[in-house]
Amino acid sequence: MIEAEWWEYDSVDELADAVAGDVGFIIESAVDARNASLIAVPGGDAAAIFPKLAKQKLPWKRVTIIPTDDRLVPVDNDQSNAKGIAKAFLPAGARVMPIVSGAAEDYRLAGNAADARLQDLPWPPDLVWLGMGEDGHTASIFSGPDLQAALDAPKARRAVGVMPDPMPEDAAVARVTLTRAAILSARTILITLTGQDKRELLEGAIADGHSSKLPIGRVLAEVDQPIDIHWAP
Ligand SMILES: O=C1O[C@H](COP(=O)(O)O)[C@@H](O)[C@H](O)[C@H]1O
Repeated sequence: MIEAEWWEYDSVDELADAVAGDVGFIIESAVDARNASLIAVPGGDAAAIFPKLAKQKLPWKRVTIIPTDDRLVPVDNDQSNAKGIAKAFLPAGARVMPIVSGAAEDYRLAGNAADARLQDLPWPPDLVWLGMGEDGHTASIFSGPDLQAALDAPKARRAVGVMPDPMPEDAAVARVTLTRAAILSARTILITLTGQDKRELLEGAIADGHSSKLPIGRVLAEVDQPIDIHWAP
């Protein structure tokens, strides 16, 4: 069973303040220790926290930010996670590195290209910050034909292409995602989520561990470090 500490807040605003503070501390400590910081951040609801983080006085010029996953759309498309990250953090001075370069005919090749890009970065990330969808996906590790590839990729593999099945209605496109190994290699793992339904889903996934039917349960079943879960109703 994983060691997960739940942090509960009365509102999303309070959650955002706390998470922005924690991520800021992770960045500062990494820059103090290694003169640079690499963090991976999610898209979706978590993006609402970015402005609070971006306005902190941090050594942003030493920070590289990658998406935990992205949709195979052009980077100027509103569905692009990299677009939201760039909008929030480029003005602060961070380096934002997209992991996809647009719509792709072959999502698996796009995954290979993302992996190649990520191989150039100093690894591991100081932080992988995860969200969770209502279907239990995390990053873009979805049910479907590529679930095992994302879960069982070898340690050195950082990203793969994924075709969700069923497709999420809000962004029905192929994806590229960090692999389970890449996620679990992070120095720190933090999860943010809101709403009672998601809370119950995640609690069940953690309790089910390796036998979980949900991607997040399968990812977290292999974690061997304590993780923080930040939740608000
Ligand atoms: O598609 C995605 O979904 C998850 C969860 O998003 P949320 O809006 O339900 O919190 C997100 O973590 C991931 O980065 C994104 O691409």
